[in-house]
Amino acid sequence: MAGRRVVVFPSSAELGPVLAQLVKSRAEKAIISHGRFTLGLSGGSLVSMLSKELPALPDLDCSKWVVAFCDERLVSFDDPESTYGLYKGQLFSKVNIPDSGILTIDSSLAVNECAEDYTRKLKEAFPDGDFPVFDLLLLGMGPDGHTCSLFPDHPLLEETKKIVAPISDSPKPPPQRVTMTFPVVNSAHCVAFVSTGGSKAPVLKEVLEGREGPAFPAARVVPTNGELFWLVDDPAAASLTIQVERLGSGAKL
Ligand SMILES: O=C(O)[C@H](O)[C@@H](O)[C@H](O)[C@H](O)COP(=O)(O)O
Repeated sequence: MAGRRVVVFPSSAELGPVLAQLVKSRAEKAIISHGRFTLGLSGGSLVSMLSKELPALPDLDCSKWVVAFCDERLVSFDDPESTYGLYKGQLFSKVNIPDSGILTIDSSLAVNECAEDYTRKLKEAFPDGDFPVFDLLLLGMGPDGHTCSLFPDHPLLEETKKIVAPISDSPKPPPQRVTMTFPVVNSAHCVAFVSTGGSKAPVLKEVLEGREGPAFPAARVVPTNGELFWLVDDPAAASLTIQVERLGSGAKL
């Protein structure tokens, strides 16, 4: 790993603009280095944060972006639970990501076929290597320590071969989902978690400061050669005793 940075902001209002700058700077770097920017999105509070902050950036050019979903709920796109549906309504309508650069699941398929179809789309977009190497993955973490749709104590945590896995017993509804696997997550050039609010404080402490026994899924995110950011707010960081960086809204990562 290129090093973990735990960065604490006074609130999500300060965190949001810094996250947007991180996305922009990694996009510019990737486009200079290999002609496109590959980004993996997650649901949760990231949807509204990115939808507010990215379109507000001056001169944001997304014409060379390729966007995929770190996990997705198997519901139709017009269902309020659809992560793609939320981004479509709130973000994709405001920025110039080409339609051909947005890799979505086929929500009409059964969950196993849906995972196979999404795997095929990712392989087409990333023809080299065993696993896609994203320039940036944006992740959230649930209060149980899950990330993507990788839940505590689930057999999927041990998956080593698949790029995308189906899950039909998600403890958090909706039960049917598809998710990127740890080999994909840990192959990325850069992974950034965003975790805010006091409900995250106990689990954040466990994930960042360790505990005996099996690790929380979020603690298994350790990019092999990439950067790892934990962008959190003061309430989420309230129980941490490790050294953290404290930044405000104008900071650049
Ligand atoms: O698929 C889901 O059920 C959610 O997307 C979920 O995984 C979410 O990303 C985390 O619970 C973090 O949520 P917050 O961003 O709201 O903290």
